Amino acid sequence: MPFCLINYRFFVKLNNRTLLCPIRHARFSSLTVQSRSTISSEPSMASNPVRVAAAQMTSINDLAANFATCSRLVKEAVAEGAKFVCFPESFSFIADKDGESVNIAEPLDGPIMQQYCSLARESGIWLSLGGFQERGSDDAHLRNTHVIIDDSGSIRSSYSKIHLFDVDVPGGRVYKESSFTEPGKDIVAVDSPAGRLGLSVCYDLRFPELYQQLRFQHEAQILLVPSAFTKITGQAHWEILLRARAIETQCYVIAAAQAGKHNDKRESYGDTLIIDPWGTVVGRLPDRISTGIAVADIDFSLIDSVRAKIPIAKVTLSCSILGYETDHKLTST
Ligand SMILES: O=C(O)CNC(=O)[C@H](CS)NC(=O)CCC(=O)C(=O)O
Repeated sequence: MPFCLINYRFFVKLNNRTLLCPIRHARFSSLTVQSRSTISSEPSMASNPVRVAAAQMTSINDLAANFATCSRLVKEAVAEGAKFVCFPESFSFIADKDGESVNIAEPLDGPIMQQYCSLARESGIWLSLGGFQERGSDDAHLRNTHVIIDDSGSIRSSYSKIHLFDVDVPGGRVYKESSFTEPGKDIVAVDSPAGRLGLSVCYDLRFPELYQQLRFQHEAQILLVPSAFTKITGQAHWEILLRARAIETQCYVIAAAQAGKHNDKRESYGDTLIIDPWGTVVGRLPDRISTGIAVADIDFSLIDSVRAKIPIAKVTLSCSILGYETDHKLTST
């Protein structure tokens, strides 16, 4: 007798969410579960469009050179009228040799991140810094941390990559990110002038449950996916996965990408994308342009209209009433 097993792992009852939610908000709870009303200066409910930029770059194992590139791209974004600029995973450093990343890892209040805080303050712009090598709990480990800095240079929020890239890429290298990286434990969303941001990093993109939580429990309007995708997997999956996340969550998706050859062993797939909640690509920097920015306007009325016209949030609620938070077996004879 054939049967189909459907596992709705992350659908939780909305009136009972914290009990059933598998990943809690412990570490950054004061930042992540803050309600909008407690941040008085946030214009995230504003109806006027807000311009955002996403940067593409080829980071190398030189902190100063990468900072110079980021500074230049921030200037370009400011000149375009952007209020928020997003950088890819490993913006500040991409190692040449094993162990280099752990050696340069620093705490979030260390000198590297301070430089980027000053850049945000001096430029008067919010920054998403995806995939910073944050010092871990011992000398052998780091955290792959996505940091949000506001236009006064203060760190507003941070999220450490939950899903680590332990993958044998078909026709490519074997990666074992968990050998030097501690996984994050918390799902993080935070308000910004560009709307409510849901944070993630790179390989997280392949785990749609995270984005379902960001949308339906954390009320994200924009999903950030800073990345350093491999050339092989990026060509096959990058745009499709990103557009799927935008459509199924009805959020904007901003995906800043590393591009090009970082060293003899490592090449990333570029194609930085900004995608609207309908799934349309509204900003793109193709793979062949290794360094630059893509720009788009966040239209809050489009988020509202897509959500009103295709009311999937209501369906999620009725699924939860129907008990889809547990495994279901559909049997046929
Ligand atoms: O190690 C660093 O310096 C920065 N980290 C990365 O580049 C990470 C882990 S190795 N890469 C990915 O997650 C690629 C995911 C990907 O390509 C896919 O999901 O297909």
